Amino acid sequence: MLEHLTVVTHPLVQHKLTLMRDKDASTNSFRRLLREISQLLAYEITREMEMTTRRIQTPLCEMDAPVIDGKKLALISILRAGNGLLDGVLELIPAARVGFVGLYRDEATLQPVQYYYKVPAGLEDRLVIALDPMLATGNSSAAAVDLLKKSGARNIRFMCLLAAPEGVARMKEAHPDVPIVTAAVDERLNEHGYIVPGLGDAGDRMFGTK
Ligand SMILES: O=P(O)(O)OC[C@H]1O[C@H](OP(=O)(O)OP(=O)(O)O)[C@H](O)[C@@H]1O
Ligand SMILES: O=c1cc[nH]c(=O)[nH]1
Ligand SMILES: [Mg+2]
Repeated sequence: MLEHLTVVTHPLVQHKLTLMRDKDASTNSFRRLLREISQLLAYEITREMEMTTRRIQTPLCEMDAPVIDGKKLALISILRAGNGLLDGVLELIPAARVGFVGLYRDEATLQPVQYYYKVPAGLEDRLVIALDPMLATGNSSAAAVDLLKKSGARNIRFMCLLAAPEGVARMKEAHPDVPIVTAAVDERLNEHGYIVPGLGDAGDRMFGTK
């Protein structure tokens, strides 16, 4: 069983995260690093994925070999920044189903505003992994998980790159059944709700919008 919070302390993840935090990292390298880290986090978050076997023929003999059924996985990107995690995970598990929750955070109230929602059918029978690089106040992720539960999802995990203690606590209170996998938990939020030391606005850095 995954704990409520898993921090992936592997040196490869930590090194790449440091490169991303640097304010001088280019848009191109920010995006590439996020994609690389997403695959390392995916390794951790899918650790207990269900497996079956398939009868195959090796050059020497027949065997029942373990396989996963990618179709049983639903990857849900919380727009926009979630797409930075989606690409890498989808590359690892190309058969996964994909959904999108469009949310942006109102800068004054720090409350999420929903503008899009489209998820695969049959969420109740899938492992659902919600993706968003930033867990700050936790308002966006808690709202996204609310929506996924309303759509029937029962087995949900949340993958992020960086979390604030406040966001982890908010998720634990709102959704204690949703394990979080992250590369780091930073010190705190600042007065604008940004993670400190953090890496700034993930969406803007990824898409070059600021
Ligand atoms: O935990 P919270 O306090 O809710 O903050 C985290 C949210 O803020 C960012 O999205 P943003 O609103 O900047 O939208 P974007 O992905 O379009 O940039 C981030 O990607 C999360 O969705
Ligand atoms: O630090 C933060 C907080 C919310 N969203 C971001 O992109 N960065
Ligand atoms: Mg943003």
